[in-house]
Amino acid sequence: MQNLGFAYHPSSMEKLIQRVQQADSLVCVGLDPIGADDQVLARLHEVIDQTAPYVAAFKPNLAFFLSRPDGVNLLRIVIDRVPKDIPVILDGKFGDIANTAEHYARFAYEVVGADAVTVNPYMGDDAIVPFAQPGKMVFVLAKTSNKPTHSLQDVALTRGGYLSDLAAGVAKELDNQHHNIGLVVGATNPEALARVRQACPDQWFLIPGIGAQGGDLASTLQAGLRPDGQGVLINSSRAIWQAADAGAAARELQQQINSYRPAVINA
Ligand SMILES: O=c1ccn([C@@H]2O[C@H](COP(=O)(O)O)[C@@H](O)[C@H]2O)c(=O)[nH]1
Repeated sequence: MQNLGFAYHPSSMEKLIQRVQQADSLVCVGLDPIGADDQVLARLHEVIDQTAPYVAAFKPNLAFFLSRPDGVNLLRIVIDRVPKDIPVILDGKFGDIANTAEHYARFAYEVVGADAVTVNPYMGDDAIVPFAQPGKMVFVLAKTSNKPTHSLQDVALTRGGYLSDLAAGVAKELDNQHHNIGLVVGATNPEALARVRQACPDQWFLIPGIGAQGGDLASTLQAGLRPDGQGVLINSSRAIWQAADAGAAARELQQQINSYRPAVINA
């Protein structure tokens, strides 16, 4: 390891890359717990334990925890259950002025123990930088999977492209400086995904929107995979949570994704 003269922090990016290779997986299991408060912890443990062998990462969505009594404690317990070699991405879609963002970052990394977060770039790069700490990773919302009637992300720029391309540009610029910035790009618009991939050829994309939201896995991988067959985390939340056998559902998704990887690499 290169001695850079300061404390070295293995980054969450390295943890992610190691995990992707070790598990041969690009699956991100979303933890969006629904159901009765007194049963939800048991189901969360079951989903984590059953799916862990097949996943590259877990993604608890903060809203599903905050909406429960003692939700922060529940989130802490759940993150603690995840094997230590599997990165946890806290999907909080944070994004406030820098000194407030520092508190969100402390919450995500110190209070509940996440490795990575999702951040909304609308307020600018100073809302993102507090999360880009050594050893951590940030996924910046670029082109999200929802299809709103009035989409700011789809506003066309006079210089060409869309506002979502600007968000991707911010994420790329920040990654040049911090080396731990990925992007959130939805699976529901493969054309936009391909465009963002072209603009950001090297970065990791967290991709929600397959399954319940209708995104197509094949075209998502075609558009988003890097030539090395990596660079994407395909998220599935409801489809795994609701499966009778969560482990089998995660394994099937892993196999489906992997079946496309060589084809895309050799294309
Ligand atoms: O663009 C985005 C960003 C985040 N999400 C989140 O991902 C999961 C998707 O859940 P599914 O049940 O697999 O549809 C959920 O937590 C969303 O808040 C997203 O869907 N799109």
